[in-house]
Amino acid sequence: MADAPLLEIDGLEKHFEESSNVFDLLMRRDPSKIQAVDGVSFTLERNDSIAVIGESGCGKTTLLLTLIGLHDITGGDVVYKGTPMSSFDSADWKDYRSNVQVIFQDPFNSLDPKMTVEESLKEPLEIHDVGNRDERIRQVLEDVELRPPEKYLKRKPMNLSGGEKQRVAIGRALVLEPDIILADEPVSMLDVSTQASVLRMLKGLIDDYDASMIYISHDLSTVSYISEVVNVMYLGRIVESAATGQLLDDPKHPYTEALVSAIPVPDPHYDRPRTEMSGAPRDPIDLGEGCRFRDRCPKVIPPDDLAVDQAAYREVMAFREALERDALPLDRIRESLDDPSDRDALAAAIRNEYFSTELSGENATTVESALEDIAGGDRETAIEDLRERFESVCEITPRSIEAETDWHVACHQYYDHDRQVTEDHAITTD
Ligand SMILES: Nc1ncnc2c1ncn2[C@@H]1O[C@H](COP(=O)(O)OP(=O)(O)OP(=O)(O)O)[C@@H](O)[C@H]1O
Repeated sequence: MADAPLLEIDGLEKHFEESSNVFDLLMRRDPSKIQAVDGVSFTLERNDSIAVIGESGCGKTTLLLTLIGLHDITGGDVVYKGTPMSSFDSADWKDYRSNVQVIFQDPFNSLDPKMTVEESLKEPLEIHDVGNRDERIRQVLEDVELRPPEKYLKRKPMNLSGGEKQRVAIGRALVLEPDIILADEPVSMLDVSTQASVLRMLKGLIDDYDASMIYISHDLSTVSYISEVVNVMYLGRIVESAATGQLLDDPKHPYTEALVSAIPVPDPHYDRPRTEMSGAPRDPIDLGEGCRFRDRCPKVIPPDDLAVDQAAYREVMAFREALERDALPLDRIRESLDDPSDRDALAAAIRNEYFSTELSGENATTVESALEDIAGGDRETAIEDLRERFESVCEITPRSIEAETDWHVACHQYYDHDRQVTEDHAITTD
């Protein structure tokens, strides 16, 4: 289709099934779902450079491998120039594979050590039956600033520096003049001194080749070199999406705020306030309803009528989260006790593990009673009582809100708690 976007990622989902263990089989339970990519949507137009940023394990690599067809899609679709991947025939796949190229993180593994630079660059041209190969190879070497090309043609990867290897890998991705480059942490293995120059070169080449790019990285500090738009990903979902400058200047989602505040500031006299995140992301297994950042979020929203300190409330939320997932390490805690049958000691040890702040009044009473229930083996009552007192609006999945054109954030801070639209913001569909 002539006016269809170049690439539409539409509610893309890649769930893995965790292989069943004996317990699952005995209980006839379905295997757990690893929700590596869970409803990701964005559109890439020609000449766009869009970044996907997030911590390790948020699903970036799975997203990339799904986009190149190495993982089957389990939900949603990827639509290339109007044709959904789910209906690609073999000619569509051939066209897609020549037009969507990847630059991987590790230039040491992405080049065949037995091939010369010339052979590495010639291979894609041969596979896709492109003519004028020698001329194309020389031009690409010039473009990736390996000059003069003759100096590099017969070299093997072992005779190239890390930066030179990555330039060859970039050349290999560009040699077919693709529409789209998917770059997975393309400079993270390079010396800091070469990172910026390789990134600037890559950005220039994307423009010269009239291509578009999806740039995947854990490092928000490099994106301003390379992408006009950033998608921030957390546990399989995009939590915020905005123009790069806007997102770095005025992050809205508490997770984005924490990532931005962790970017080193070059001025030793300026101490930027940091938004602290506690803990690490959980495994993306059977994640269920709600904002996935809520157990680490410094701004998790308490019920309207609850008087509680924010740090204490976050601890309660992290504790409830682990309890509801049946992830409290009770066996380990019990084993650490002098008398493993001592319920009071068990309740105290759980409290020590999960709570560093003091709760007071009815909040403290509810938590103490839940700890006693857990120590006595009554997990369900503990879950119910804690939920009744502490349940947060953040346990409802936040939809994406658009406040200004092309700025989306999935966070309840931008809604009324009863899910009404706040004054200035219009709710968009996911
Ligand atoms: N083939 C697979 N089978 C089962 N689980 C998988 C598979 N591949 C990835 N996962 C899980 O999916 C989640 C997302 O992994 P992924 O590698 O996509 O994250 P990432 O953001 O790229 O992390 P990193 O930067 O560390 O590579 C992780 O919990 C991972 O364990």
